[in-house]
Amino acid sequence: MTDPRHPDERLATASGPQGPTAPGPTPTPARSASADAGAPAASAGVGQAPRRGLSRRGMLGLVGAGAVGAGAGIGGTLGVTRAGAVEQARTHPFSGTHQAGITTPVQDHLHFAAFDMMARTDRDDLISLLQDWSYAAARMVAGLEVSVKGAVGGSPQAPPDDTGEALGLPAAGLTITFGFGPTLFEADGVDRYGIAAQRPAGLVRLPAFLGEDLQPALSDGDLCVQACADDPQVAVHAIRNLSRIAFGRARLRWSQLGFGRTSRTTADQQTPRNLFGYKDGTANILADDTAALDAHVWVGADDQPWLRGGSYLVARKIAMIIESWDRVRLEEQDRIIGRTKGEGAPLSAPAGREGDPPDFAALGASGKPAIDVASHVRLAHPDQNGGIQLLRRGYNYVDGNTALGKLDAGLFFLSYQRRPEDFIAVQRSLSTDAMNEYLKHLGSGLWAIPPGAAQGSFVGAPLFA
Ligand SMILES: C=CC1=C(C)c2cc3[nH]c(cc4nc(cc5[nH]c(cc1n2)c(C)c5CCC(=O)O)C(CCC(=O)O)=C4C)c(C)c3C=C
Ligand SMILES: [Fe+2]
Repeated sequence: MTDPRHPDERLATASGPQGPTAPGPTPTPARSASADAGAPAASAGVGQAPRRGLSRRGMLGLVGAGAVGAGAGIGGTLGVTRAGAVEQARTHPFSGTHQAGITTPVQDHLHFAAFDMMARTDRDDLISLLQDWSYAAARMVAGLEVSVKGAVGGSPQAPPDDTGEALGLPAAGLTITFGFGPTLFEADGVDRYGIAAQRPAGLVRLPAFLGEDLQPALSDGDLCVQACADDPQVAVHAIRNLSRIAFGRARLRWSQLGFGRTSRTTADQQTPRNLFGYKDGTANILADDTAALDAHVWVGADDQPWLRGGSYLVARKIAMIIESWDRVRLEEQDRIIGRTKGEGAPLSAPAGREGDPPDFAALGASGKPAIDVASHVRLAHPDQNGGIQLLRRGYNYVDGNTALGKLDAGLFFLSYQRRPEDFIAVQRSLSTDAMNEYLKHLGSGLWAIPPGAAQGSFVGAPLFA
């Protein structure tokens, strides 16, 4: 059954050590009057009809928190910090037409997590989880704790609602993006949440690709959460607290930390470099290219109505054999990528600039194509793939080292596209990529990314309408 209590009350019990049946803490005043002083009154939602599945009190709490982000806006400079002081901090609102974290200027750090729903959970459990996650996410992206009582404002006799490691830190551009995997809609032929009929036709496990060595422990998941921030502690705090809130309803399946974004979504962001040392994100779709976003990223009228304005997210954990790569001659590295290492210029004009368009017909001194037929850039380019473009948002990762004394490193590839088939087509085109000798795909997942939550509602609500 849907829990009618305010998310703050549900949080306090669901995340406690005794689980959902534990008694709630004694009501206490808000964590800090000054910390929440920046939140507009809940009257921001007056006039909006409560949506099915979201309690009136829950809606009011969500509106209050969500409106904080909306007030500051993208690129806003006024962030309300957990310490209660007003500081310079970038905030991105949780609610909106699209979820934040897709076209948002790519932040420096990632904590990505996949969750599985727990056995014996039902539709109401899923709805209440999405409500509680939305409530907490709307607060966290605004630089607030997960609940009003937070880390230190609750009963001393109960575990704190918020884990506390982000106290005093600004929002750091935090975005939290939620997704629904194929198994959420139907697993082993069981429609546990009554949503099987709403599963988009393309939302199925990705097919097998050449040269992958996928590990179930690094793949798939009923739900995914992408937390990106300019402070790693803020991103980790978000996943940790959402995981805690999910107690009794969903369990962490796998997670991945990422650093050093390998992409850009705005022209004024410098193109970063991946662990092969090359500029990555040069030819990415940018946030102001609305025509390309509509054509390639946002789900349109040809898909499930509840997903319109959303997208599909592909995650691939790709190990990079960097010790072997580091022994390759520079000229050969350039040939494999199809661009120069220094400037990032296409090899059709190696003395040119990063932004120069690649000319795949140009011939080199030897009479062969200047951009090799097996180069990554040629095989991934829209010209080779029927015009397909992906919005890439990946991160570097280093997970320590292997038993052989090599860095366990690679690229946590993330791409958003309006059709899963688009990723599949590009990945198939990369089957002859010269770079494959230095890569191993270890993890994989596909999730439908619902549109942004409406003010006063929760992420994915139209799926349950
Ligand atoms: C299936 C999609 C892709 C995977 C997987 C992928 C892995 C991967 N890429 C690099 C490094 C670079 N990729 C670059 C460009 C590029 N890559 C893809 C797709 C996938 N990459 C696309 C669609 C493009 C753009 C092609 C174009 O339009 O020109 C580049 C060049 C710079 C840039 O444009 O970003 C680099 C470098 C690695 C290291 C990697 C796996 C570990
Ligand atoms: Fe690439």
